[in-house]
This record gives sequence, structure tokens and C-alpha cells, in this order.
Amino acid sequence: MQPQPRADLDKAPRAAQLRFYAGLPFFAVLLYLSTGGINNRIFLLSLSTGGTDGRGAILDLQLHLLPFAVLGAGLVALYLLRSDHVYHVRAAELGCEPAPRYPRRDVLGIRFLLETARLLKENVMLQKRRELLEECGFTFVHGVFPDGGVCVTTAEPENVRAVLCTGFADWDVPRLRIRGFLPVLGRHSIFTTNGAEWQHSRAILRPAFVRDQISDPACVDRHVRKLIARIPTDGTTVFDLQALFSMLTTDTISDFMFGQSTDLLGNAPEDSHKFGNYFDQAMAKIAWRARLGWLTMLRRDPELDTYATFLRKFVTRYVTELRAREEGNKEWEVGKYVFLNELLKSGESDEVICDHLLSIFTAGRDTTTSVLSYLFFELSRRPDIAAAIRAEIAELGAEDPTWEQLRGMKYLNWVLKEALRLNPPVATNTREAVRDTMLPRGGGPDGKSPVFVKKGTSVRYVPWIMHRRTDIFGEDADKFRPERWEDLRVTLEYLPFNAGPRICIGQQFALTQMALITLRLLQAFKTIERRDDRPPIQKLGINLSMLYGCQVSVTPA
Ligand code: HEM
Repeated sequence: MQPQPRADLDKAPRAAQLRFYAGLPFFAVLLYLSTGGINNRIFLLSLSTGGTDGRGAILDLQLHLLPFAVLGAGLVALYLLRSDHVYHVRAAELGCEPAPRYPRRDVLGIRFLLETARLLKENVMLQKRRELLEECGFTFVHGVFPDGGVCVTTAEPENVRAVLCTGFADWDVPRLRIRGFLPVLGRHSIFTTNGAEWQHSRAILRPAFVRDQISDPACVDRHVRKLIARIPTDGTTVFDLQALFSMLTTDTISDFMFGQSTDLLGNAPEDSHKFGNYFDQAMAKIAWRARLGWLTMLRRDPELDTYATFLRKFVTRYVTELRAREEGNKEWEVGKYVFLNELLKSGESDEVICDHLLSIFTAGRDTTTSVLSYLFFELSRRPDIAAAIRAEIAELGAEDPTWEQLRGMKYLNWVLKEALRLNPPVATNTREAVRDTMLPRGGGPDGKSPVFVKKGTSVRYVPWIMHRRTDIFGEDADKFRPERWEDLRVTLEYLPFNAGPRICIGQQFALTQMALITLRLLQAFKTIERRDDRPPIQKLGINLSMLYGCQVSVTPA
């Protein structure tokens, strides 16, 4: 059966724009009348009663201004029509066609903004956007409130390739995201910079991730053992693995970065718990700011300021401490790789180093927690998959596994890939055009023509939806089936770590860390059972997380 076109999807966006511009003069008159406020009402009343009640001067002025207001609005409309015309001529020259616009009637993107806020609140944003994208050929355009521009949303691998790889120079991390992240990450972090500044940050951070020293499973192992020790093993006590994974990743990343762990799974001081807690709150707030736009930034948020101040102080303390040790010329934990040590060698100021450290926390903590939580949710309802991983673990023997061995575990790596496919922690991402450019797909009635993109336009690409496309991953795309990776060959259709020059620099670190954690938990527990009847809802923040956590009970091996 042919799908019915949605009434709220405009396949003729240009006509809609023209209708909007034609309405501008009327809008101006309305605006003019409404700015007269109560006076206008009195004026209209007085016309019907025959008197102006002493307000003649003001009303006179308004009447004189009326032609200018109409003329002004007319000129604005003409200007917009002209640039619209120029835009369409250029687009046509390049063989571009418009992409469908959603929703159909939406002056300045207000409806879209309100709908987005509602869908986020109801935690159905990804599902609803998937339906929409499937219907309109995987690309659509919507208005952006309040600046009146547009944003292109796409789940088309060819568009992703153009944005992240082949046309990299045409696209920046959007200003909106930078403004949203600034209070916490600062202006020098790898996530809040573009161009030369970003290249500089990446050049400082990247070497730390290719050094042999970080390949130290013992560091992760130490913290996993603490996690295992905290888990009740009577098979009936229910606990939330997601909360424990969040502590674990905080501990491992802080250990890797500062050479001292926050030790949330051990004997953490009050401050470390506060750090974990404030970090969660701050992330939730900046996700909201970056998504809902300039409106959320009009007002200062004193809570966010409190969180940001505390987080920056907490991290700076380690920087000051380590600098003091270095100045005292003491050898500090000889042989142990400490990321902060390497950063200090860059000669950057404390403020810049603090920005970098917080960005690594942001990049590595909740992403890893998200994948592990979802993975163990799947394992808790799929004992067959857990058994297949255990069989592979048994082949390793009794020795502690090396990083190389972990990377070589074929089935375990399929399982991780499958978890990253179905719920990539960075489920959606955005870039902004820094010059007029185009996307190769999404335009015209069949969605196969290129789409012209004006400078300043945002493009949101959605790995979560792309990873579930049945034309790419098969009819069972929604199913957790690790075996699909045996012969599946994909490139940019699969994008959990991004691609191109801004690809995730912690990818190998994350994969091996997650492999080791999974291995240790499956060695420690014979059964891991799901203990939650509620549907598994994914909450969209900066990263995905499980709304109700991962509630399970376990028995010892
Ligand atoms: C499962 C875990 C992880 C996933 C799914 C993931 C995913 C991503 C994605 C999608 C990006 C691109 C963001 C963008 O440009 O908008 C990214 C960037 C980045 N990731 Fe990861 N990441 C993970 C773990 C980590 C870890 C553990 C670290 C470090 C300890 C890390 C460090 C970074 C950094 C520094 C960037 C910025 C790269 C740049 O802009 O040049 N990531 N990651």
C-alpha cells in the first residue's frame, strides 16, 4: 500500500515561502496597530462614538506613520523576495532542488521549536523524527526560531560524507552549540572551537591517545574490581547498573587524566561525589541550551553557573597540584602514564588545560556509560549472547587479557558494534555551513537531487536513524543481532564515532575499555537478569541514556 503523504509536510517549500513574504505587509499593519496598544482600541472606539477623548496627537502621529510602516514592510518583503530569487537561481544553476519542508505552516519555526520541546520531554524525539525522515526521503528542512533561518535534518550517508569528509572546510561546529557549551567547557576546548584553534587543540590532545602508555588495562581493571565488589549477588536484590557504570567511567577517566581517581566506587571524599553529581546536572542543562537555541540563553542560569564554577575549581585543583609537584622536581609516580602530565608539557595556561580536561570528561564519561548500560540491558534479556561471549572469554585462558587480545575478540567486538549501532550515544549531531554550499541528496520529488545550503544554515545528521535504515541494515535493522557484522560492510552509514578530521580520538580507548569491563562482569557473574517491566526508554541529552537505568539482579559465577 502506498504511504499517505502527511498533511504537515510541505513538498513545495518555495510556495510556502512566497505566501509568507506576501503576508509581511499585513503583518506590519497588524504590528503597527498592536504597538498603539490601548490607544488604538480607544481610537477605533472613538471612531464609532465620534470622539477622540484628548488622545488626538498620539493618534495623529500613528496615522502619519502608517504609510511609512507599510512602505518599510513592503521594502523588506521585496528584499527578501529578491534574495530568495537569487538563492533559487543559484540553486537551479547548480542543479539543486528544494527539500521538503516541515511542518507545512510554520512562521519562523515556532511550531517546530514547540514540537521539539514536547518530543524531548516525552522522550520520543528520535522515533518521531525517524517516521518523518522515512516518509520524506531521509532529508527535510525546518524553520529555526527566532532567527528565521532554516535547518536541514538528514539521515542520508552521502550528505554525512559531504559534511564530515569531502566538504569538511565548508562546515563548522555550530555557534549555537559553542554558546551552549561555553559555561562548562570554556572557549578553548576541542568542542567549542573551529578552524585553527580546533586544530591546535586536537594537536595537543591527540598524541596522548596514540601513546603506548594508555594501553594499560590494569588501570581499568582496578576500578572494575571495585565495581564488582559493590554488587549484591543473591540473585534477588535489584540494582541499577547504569548508575554504577557512571561511577566507574568517572573513576577510570579521572585516573587516566589526573593520575588519581575520583574513587567514587571506593572511598571517595564528599567533593568527588559532588563533582559526579554536578557534572550530570551541568550536562543536562547544556544539552537543553544547545538544542533549544538562543532563547534559552537570554536568561542567565545561576544553577548552571554554580555547577560550572565548582567543576572548573575541582579540575583546576589537580592542575595546580601537579604543577607544584613538577616545580619541586620530584619524580611523580614514575612509569605511570598521566594525561595531565603530557598536557602540562604543552605550555598552555591553567584555564586552557582546564577546558581540555573537562572536554575529555564530557567526551569519554557518559558516552561509555551509555553503551555499557544499553549493552547490559540487552545481555540481561539475551542469555544466548552472554553465553557466546563467555565461550570466547574461555578461549583466552587464565591470564589477564592484554589490550591486543581484547581487540582480537571477534564476537565481543561484534556485540559492542551492535550496541553502538542501535543506540549510538551521540545520537544526533550538527554542523553549520560557513559558506554557500550544497548537500548531494534530499532535493526534488524523489529526494535524489542536491540541496542548496546557504551560509549560516545548520545541518543536523542523525546516526541513530541512519543506523536503523532497513535499506542499509536489512529488514531486521531494529533487532540486536551481533552476527550481522560477520559480512556487513559499511562506511559512513555507520557513524558512532563520527568521521573525517573530527573523528573521535578516544575510539580505541573506549572500545578496549568497554571490552574489558564486559569481560570482567561476565567472568564474575553467572546470570544477569533484567528486573524491570517498564519499556526501555532512551533519553536524549548530549548523549543517550536509559531513562529508568539498567535494573538487574545477578548471581555469582
Ligand atoms: C563509546 C564511547 C564514545 C563514543 C560513542 C564517542 C563518540 C564521539 C563522537 C560522535 C564524536 C564527534 C563529536 C563532534 O564532532 O561533534 C567524538 C569526538 C571526540 N571524542 Fe569520543 N566517543 C566515545 C568515547 C570517547 C573517549 C573515551 C574519549 C576520551 C577519553 C573521547 C574523546 C573524544 C574527543 C576529544 C573528541 C573531539 C574530537 C574533535 O573534535 O576533534 N571519546 N566522540
